[in-house]
Amino acid sequence: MVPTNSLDSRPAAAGPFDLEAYLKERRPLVEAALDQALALRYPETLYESMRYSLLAGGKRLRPILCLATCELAGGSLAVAMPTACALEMIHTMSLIHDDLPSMDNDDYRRGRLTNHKVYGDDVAILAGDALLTYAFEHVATQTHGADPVRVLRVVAGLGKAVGGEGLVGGQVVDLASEGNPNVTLETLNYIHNHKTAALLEISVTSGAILAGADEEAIESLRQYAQRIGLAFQIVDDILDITSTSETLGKSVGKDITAQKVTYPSLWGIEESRRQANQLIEEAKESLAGFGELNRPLLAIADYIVARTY
Ligand code: DMA
Ligand SMILES: C=C(C)CCOP(=O)(O)OP(=O)(O)O
Repeated sequence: MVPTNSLDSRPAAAGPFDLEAYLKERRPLVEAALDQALALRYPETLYESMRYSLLAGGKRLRPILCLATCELAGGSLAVAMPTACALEMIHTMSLIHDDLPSMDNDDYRRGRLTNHKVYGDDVAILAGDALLTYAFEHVATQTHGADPVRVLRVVAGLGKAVGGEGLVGGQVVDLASEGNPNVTLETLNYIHNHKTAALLEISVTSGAILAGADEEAIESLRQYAQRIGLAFQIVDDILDITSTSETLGKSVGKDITAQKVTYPSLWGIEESRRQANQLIEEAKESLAGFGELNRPLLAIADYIVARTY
């Protein structure tokens, strides 16, 4: 399997891949594009609130994955950047809404007060709405140099990943399962595949779609994304038990307080870690057909289980 516009004629890279240097280069690119994409304007309170959460830091994993797969398939960073920004806008919306008193009721996120603590519930809800809708506008109006059919496919994929068949569906089942000790592994998998893995899946596939990757390559990336997506949430649940609020920048111990069934509550921490590691190995196997170009994605997969925040 060879990605369209293959760059396989490049010399093979030597030595281990330096993910730290790669993230250090990519994060500021994303930060600058986000800052530029969302200028402060009237009504200032709304835009301040949107920018407060959007520019609050975070790992920027979703945009970085999108940029990586665009490059993997022979596309430029510029083609994928509007979609990369849109992914972060959508993710930020989900965090703002997830933290609301009627949802998880959290006071801290990304090391600072949550959006509603600063701007009030009303503005926080509206800032989430505006980030979500602007994300689609941004992709549709700012993506240049890609076949419009591909852009349309990305827009449709984003909609599916966020709506009732994706993130929102997962959040609803998650909230409904709070306090229910009989939640099954099947339901838990549904929750995590929808609330977390669906957005990671379109983060990974969208860059490749924009670059014109063939269907076989897109399918391999989809499998990679589903596996890292589930592993990501297992690790999130472990960190909620083992880490500190200073390190995570958000409150910890929430799952136990909310009496949520999680992978660690079902399997214990060690077994959950083992399952996450196994998913990561399987995710990496999905990339076998890409040759040396898969190095950033392999390193990001390892980072997902090794991360401390
Ligand atoms: C957050 O899930 C998921 C979305 C879609 C915002 P969570 O409540 O387990 O995560 P966190 O620990 O970051 O609140
Ligand atoms: C989907 C989940 C578990 C919410 C947190 O996502 P991240 O851990 O990617 O949050 P940031 O780094 O973007 O703040």
